[in-house]
Amino acid sequence: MTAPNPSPPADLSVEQVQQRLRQQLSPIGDTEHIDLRQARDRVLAQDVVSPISVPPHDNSAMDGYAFDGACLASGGPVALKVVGTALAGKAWTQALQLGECVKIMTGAIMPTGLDTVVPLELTTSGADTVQFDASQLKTGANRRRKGEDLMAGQPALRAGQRVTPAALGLLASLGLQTLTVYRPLRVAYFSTGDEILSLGQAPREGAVYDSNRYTLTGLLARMGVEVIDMGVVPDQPAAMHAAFDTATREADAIVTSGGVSMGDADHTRAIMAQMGDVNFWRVAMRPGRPMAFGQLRSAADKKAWLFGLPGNPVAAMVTFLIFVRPALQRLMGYEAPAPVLLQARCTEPIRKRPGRTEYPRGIVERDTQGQLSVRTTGPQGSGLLNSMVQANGLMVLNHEQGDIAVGDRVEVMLFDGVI
Ligand SMILES: Nc1nc2c(c(=O)[nH]1)N[C@H]1C(S)=C(S)[C@@H](COP(=O)(O)OP(=O)(O)OC[C@H]3O[C@@H](n4cnc5c(N)ncnc54)[C@H](O)[C@@H]3O)O[C@H]1N2
Ligand code: MOO
Repeated sequence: MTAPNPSPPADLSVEQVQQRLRQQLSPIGDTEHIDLRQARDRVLAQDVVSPISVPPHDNSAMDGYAFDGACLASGGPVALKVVGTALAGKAWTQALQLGECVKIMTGAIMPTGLDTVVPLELTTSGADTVQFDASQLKTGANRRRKGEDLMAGQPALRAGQRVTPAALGLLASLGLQTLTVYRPLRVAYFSTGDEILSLGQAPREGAVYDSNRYTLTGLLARMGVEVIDMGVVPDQPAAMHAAFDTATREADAIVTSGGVSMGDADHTRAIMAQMGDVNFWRVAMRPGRPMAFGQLRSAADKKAWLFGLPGNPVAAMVTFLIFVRPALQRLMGYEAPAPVLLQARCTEPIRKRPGRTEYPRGIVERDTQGQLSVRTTGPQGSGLLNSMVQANGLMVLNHEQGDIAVGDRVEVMLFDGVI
């Protein structure tokens, strides 16, 4: 008697998986009020409305002389009497007569009634006069307006934005010392597999060192999440159960590698399924076909999202980038902009089967004509980490795409500091 081996469920497309993740996940919601100095890379949990106008006054954009732009009407030579100096932080407050001007420094408040600044280098000076040619200027030149950057009461930043260095500067310019952000996301990671060696262990036949621990915790740390690194957990039901229970109690999300395909030693699948509501997906993509996603429940009824990534090192990284990173960003409350894909000319033929999305690792360069070109990093097996190390981006060969010929345009997603 023979019986057919179990057939796996149909493959989902990359877009279907992305859509399911978006539907199921929402921000963790817990917030905290923190000092601006601790806020870099955190995610704003509230809109920020500008309490003041920036700049707070009309001020000079140049070192020079401030005067009433009406003097430019002649269009020819202008001579003005210099009656005083306005410094940044020390305004000139006295009234001026027709034909008078004030020497002014960059950032100094524009004296009342004056609207134009002639830069020092366009002038010649007498004892207490200054001359310049009116044709070189227009009324209002070199004056920065009050509220030009932000008016009091205007929205400055939105909830869901990340506090970048530019945003930190903007918040500081508004005089804000504290802000409300989402608390850091806690993500537990462990590798599974009896053949996985930790660093420091002696090599043995059939065993490989745990590289996924380093690639995945590295990617997680770069996202600004709090990583709970749980190392390697062997393929033994009791150990797996204990590890998942600890991770579920301590973390908002769990990322694992290995044990999600159909192998005999894949206890991970059974334990994942036992401990919660977990789906095993086969995704129409290469690398990275098998993946688990769902929610686990600890003995104490605490819940955590689970992302079970394939063990093959490149598959683990690519599935992280395509699915897990955006999913965690969503949990963090971060409304991340969609990645900007570049178009580049492929300099080599690539075999591509329609019906799945493929992500060859690419080297993107500007050629001698200034055009972007891309080539693969060589052999593309999903165990070849070297293909990731050499690359500066992933080609994105979409679901329907067939073979690529030399010169065809392909889309590329640059790593851009993510990896
Ligand atoms: N009958 C089928 N077999 C396989 C399928 C399938 O659809 N049907 N899918 C293949 C694909 S694609 C992948 S990817 C792998 C994923 O399998 P698992 O997630 O169960 O991973 P393992 O079997 O545990 O390991 C696969 C491979 O990766 C190495 N590995 C695992 N963990 C690490 C680590 N932490 N650091 C470095 N290397 C690691 C492991 O030694 C194996 O070589 O399944 C295919 N099979
Ligand atoms: O996910 Mo697997 O590594 O594509 O071969």
